Amino acid sequence: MSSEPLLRVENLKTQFFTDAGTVRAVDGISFEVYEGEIVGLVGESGAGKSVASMSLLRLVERPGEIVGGEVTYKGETVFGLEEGPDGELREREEMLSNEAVRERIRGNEIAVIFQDPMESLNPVFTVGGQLREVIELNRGLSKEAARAEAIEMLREVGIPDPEERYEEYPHQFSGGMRQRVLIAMALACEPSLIVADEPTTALDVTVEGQIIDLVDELQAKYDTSFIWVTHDMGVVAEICDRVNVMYLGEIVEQAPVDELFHDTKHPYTRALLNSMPRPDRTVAELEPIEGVMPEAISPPSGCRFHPRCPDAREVCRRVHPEPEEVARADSHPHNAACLKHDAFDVGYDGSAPLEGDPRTTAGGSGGEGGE
Ligand SMILES: Nc1ncnc2c1ncn2[C@@H]1O[C@H](COP(=O)(O)OP(=O)(O)OP(=O)(O)O)[C@@H](O)[C@H]1O
Ligand code: NI
Repeated sequence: MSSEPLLRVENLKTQFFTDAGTVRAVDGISFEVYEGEIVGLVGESGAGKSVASMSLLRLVERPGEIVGGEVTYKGETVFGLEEGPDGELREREEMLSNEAVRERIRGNEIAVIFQDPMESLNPVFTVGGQLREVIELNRGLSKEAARAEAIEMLREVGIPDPEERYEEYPHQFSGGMRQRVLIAMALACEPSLIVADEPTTALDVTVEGQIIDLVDELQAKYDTSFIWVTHDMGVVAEICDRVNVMYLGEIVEQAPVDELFHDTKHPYTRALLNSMPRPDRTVAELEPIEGVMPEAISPPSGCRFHPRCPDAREVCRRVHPEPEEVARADSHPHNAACLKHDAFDVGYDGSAPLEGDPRTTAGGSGGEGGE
């Protein structure tokens, strides 16, 4: 793994200024994507996964705005603020212009795949024609060469009879087939990074599995990096190399995928894993996560997860944890934002358990040991 990441996100903040107040949708997240990796962004609905992915390409629209942080792609500043002479925040001089982001970055360098292919495909043009146009524009091929390439791409993503299907319209394709077409379109420009926002969520489980296998195969062949947005830990296990777990606009845990599953460091990640269906567990054994995620307009004090956390203590209500390195795995840090770890040293062990939690108030054995 090379030392310089392809994409570096530092302390990114995106807010929506609404009548009801300021929604802190993305509230200071940092992560990296290295060449050839599939990096997961996982969390419940409303965690800020989509807003985070849109922010990377500066696609956030009013009333939303990126209000802080830095996004660097191949060493270029996609977004960056600095303090001006009077202490006001202003865009860095070296920040790419809107045109540069639109022309050079989106599509060519970083492609996006969304959940609903119908939104990205034009219903009045043939599937093949749309794919051909993307190839023509981005690769400077003649119409004929681009057509041949489009048919080849359709074949590659598993569309049967690609010559015939080339002439068909989006509504003649099934959901899974349309998603394959979008993958073909994303790959057609040979981008270094593909941002995929829940691309398999609307599909049934079998088709989802096929698409994930396809992406795995193509990723290995083209060495494309992915940011894979999902709420599904099962999908994360299947496809991701490293994972960022988001809760209420923040990243609460960050680790290589095996490490995240086998040495979980954040109670929210543990809760997500416990709520995940597994072949060795009946539905009755699933543990839904306690409570609902609070509003991003007025997040809880201290650790934002504390009202739902089985390990919460009094200190968690007061101290807000930023992710800290609590372990290392495969030369990557394993970061967690949970005060129970020694790295925080804020008196968690001596702090009183928060009341109302069955595990800490009733019949605690006191011998739980370690974390
Ligand atoms: N246009 C908008 N105006 C106001 N608030 C918004 C807007 N778009 C998103 N938000 C808020 O930003 C927060 C993060 O939303 P986001 O869509 O990123 O969540 P998500 O993790 O992608 O969830 P899901 O799994 O449902 O897609 C939420 O509180 C949401 O209500
Ligand atoms: Ni989303």
